[in-house]
Amino acid sequence: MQDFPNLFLIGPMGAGKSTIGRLLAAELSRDFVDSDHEIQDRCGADIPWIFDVEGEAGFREREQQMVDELTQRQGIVLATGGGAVMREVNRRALRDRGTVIYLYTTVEQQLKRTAKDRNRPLLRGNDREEILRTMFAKRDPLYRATADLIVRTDRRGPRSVVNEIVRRVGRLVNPLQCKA
Ligand SMILES: Nc1ncnc2c1ncn2[C@@H]1O[C@H](COP(=O)(O)OP(=O)(O)OP(=O)(O)O)[C@@H](O)[C@H]1O
Ligand SMILES: O=C(O)C1=C[C@@H](O)[C@@H](O)[C@H](O)C1
Ligand SMILES: [Mg+2]
Repeated sequence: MQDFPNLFLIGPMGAGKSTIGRLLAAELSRDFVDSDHEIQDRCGADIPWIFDVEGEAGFREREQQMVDELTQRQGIVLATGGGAVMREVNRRALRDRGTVIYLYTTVEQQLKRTAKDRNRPLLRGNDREEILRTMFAKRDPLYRATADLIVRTDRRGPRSVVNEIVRRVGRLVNPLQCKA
């Protein structure tokens, strides 16, 4: 797995970017970085608090700086925030600096996977399903346009997703699967 490029995970809230990113990095003996966690660590504040103090606009500025910085590292697995693809500059940085993997899931799965977690300020409204559907309609085309690979994460566990990613990225890097 020496030739693996940077792997950048994109996709909506609850797709499994953080969960799968950590497992994938361990599998490939790579460093794992999570943009949301990095922003929280540097601010000493959780994401809802950052949204409360600086608004979504403030968070997006921090996210843009973080994407620019982290995508310049080498040999990492990066979990991005669900909204990172909304800025063209982020999409370009991701595309230019690594292999981008869209972790696709359904709104039904997102609803289940985000039900108990209060760390997602954009899901504070009453109708979480409507919010997620509206986001999906806007963002799914952007995830698709940015990604080199699309991998489904609904109806299967994280380990199976990781195995598929390793196999498919291996083929991208070395299409004939020849030994070095
Ligand atoms: N393939 C999967 N099958 C079942 N549950 C999963 C799967 N992937 C992730 N989960 C669960 O879904 C929840 C959300 O996953 P995770 O935090 O990794 O999503 P995320 O894409 O990083 O979301 P966000 O954009 O909000 O950071 C977690 O509780 C995780 O254990
Ligand atoms: O989908 C989004 O816009 C977000 C997803 C999370 O990863 C965080 O980046 C934040 O809660 C915003
Ligand atoms: Mg995450």
